[in-house]
Amino acid sequence: MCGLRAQPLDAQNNREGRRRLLQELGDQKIPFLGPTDQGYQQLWDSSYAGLVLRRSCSVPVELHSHVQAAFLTLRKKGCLLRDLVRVRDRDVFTAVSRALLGEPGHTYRYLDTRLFTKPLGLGDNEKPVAQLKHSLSDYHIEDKENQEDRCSQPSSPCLCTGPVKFNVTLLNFMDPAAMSHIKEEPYCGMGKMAVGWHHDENLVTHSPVAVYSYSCYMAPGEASSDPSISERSYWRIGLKVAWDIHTPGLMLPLESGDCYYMRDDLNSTHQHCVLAGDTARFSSTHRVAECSKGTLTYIQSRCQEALSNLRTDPETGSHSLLALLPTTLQLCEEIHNEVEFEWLRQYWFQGRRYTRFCRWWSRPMEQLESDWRLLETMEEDGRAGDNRREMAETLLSALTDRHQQRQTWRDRCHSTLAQTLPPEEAPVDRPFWGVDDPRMPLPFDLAEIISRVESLLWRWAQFRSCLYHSLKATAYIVPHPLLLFVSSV
Ligand SMILES: O=C(O)CCC(=O)C(=O)O
Ligand SMILES: [Fe+2]
Repeated sequence: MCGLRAQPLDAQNNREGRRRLLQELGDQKIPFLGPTDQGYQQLWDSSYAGLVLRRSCSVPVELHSHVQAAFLTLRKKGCLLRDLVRVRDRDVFTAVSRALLGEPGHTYRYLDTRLFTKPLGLGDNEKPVAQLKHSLSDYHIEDKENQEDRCSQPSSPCLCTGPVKFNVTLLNFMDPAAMSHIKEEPYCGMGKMAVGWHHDENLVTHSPVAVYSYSCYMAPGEASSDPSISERSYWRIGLKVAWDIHTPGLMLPLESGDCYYMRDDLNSTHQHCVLAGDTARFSSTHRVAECSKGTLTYIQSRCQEALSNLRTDPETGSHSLLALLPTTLQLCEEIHNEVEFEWLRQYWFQGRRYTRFCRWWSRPMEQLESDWRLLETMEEDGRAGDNRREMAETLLSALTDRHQQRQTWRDRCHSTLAQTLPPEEAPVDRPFWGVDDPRMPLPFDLAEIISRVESLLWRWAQFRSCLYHSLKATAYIVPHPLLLFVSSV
């Protein structure tokens, strides 16, 4: 099969690339094969080898019932909500409702949205999901013979690598009957899409994703015995090779209780989508999130790093930087922006929904906000020091970035879509403060400060060049202290 070469993951939003592919495709569709088509297994083996199916009958019956009951309870308690995510600079609601469970203090970032975990294994509803995660971690790749025996028990865990350490579980739910509109799958004509074509983001490179699928109102395996049910009434997974319109896509129907894995580099070389069946459906997707910048411990230690440069005057209580180096200032500014935009605003944008079913994050968020407030107060004296021009430049770039990001979050919080949410779920533009707030030395709106720093830098540049020319004109040859000062500005 002659395909265009797979592009790196970050090309997935490459508009130009997409446009060109669509143009090449014209009115045609990319072909795809399902289980009843000839050549299905060969296609799977040759182009989708990282996809592994584990039938529902290989999962213990009690586990099915506990997990399924837990899903229903989580939904009844209102834990599953549609995310207001960002796709190509626009806000959209996900069609599926979601909840993130996982290691305490972990987060998962997708489509510019940071989800915060509800700790797994603490509450009664999370325990079965933890058991499921455990069961899915111990898997091995069935050989050919086993694959033909559809209900073979999985044997011992893969000894070469040991069990997988999934750290987050993203639960999905959708009831097609409750949706007013469901998009059609555009490239292959596979049917209605619950989740559009994508690569899973924010994963450890080549780590597997394990998915458990539960179609409601069908006992595990039940649907298969009814021949009148057409393939399209099943929930299905669509897969295709990324940036390739020649290799046929693959369509995998799932019975309730089935699990599938995306292994090796399947997620990065291929895209997948979820095609809606007739029933409501839950899926529980277990992942190894790349968390080097995504845990509470990480961001807390970043704040400590910045705050260790802060000196508090014991008499006045005012704050200043200990080391007046441009690199120190830059570090503090970066951390300031990181905690504000990657944590506080991400958290509050999702409204008060977290507190409804999980108080775990309330305290840490208060603490992060008070660290952030200290960083706000640090700015006052940040402009003193020897290397003022460099300091001003560093400050200018951090402030400009902060200003733009604050505007974006403001707009997102006040968008028409955001207004449709009930008060408890509606985005909160936090932190926010008025111009006359005595605790906040810097204003929320940084436009004026930015223009002041800009004009300062401009005047320095003018001054320096004037002085240089006038000094040259008066034929100063030996370095003059003033000249030294100016060149350091
Ligand atoms: O529901 C599924 O089977 C997969 C969902 C999915 O692709 C996702 O959540 O990223
Ligand atoms: Fe996915």
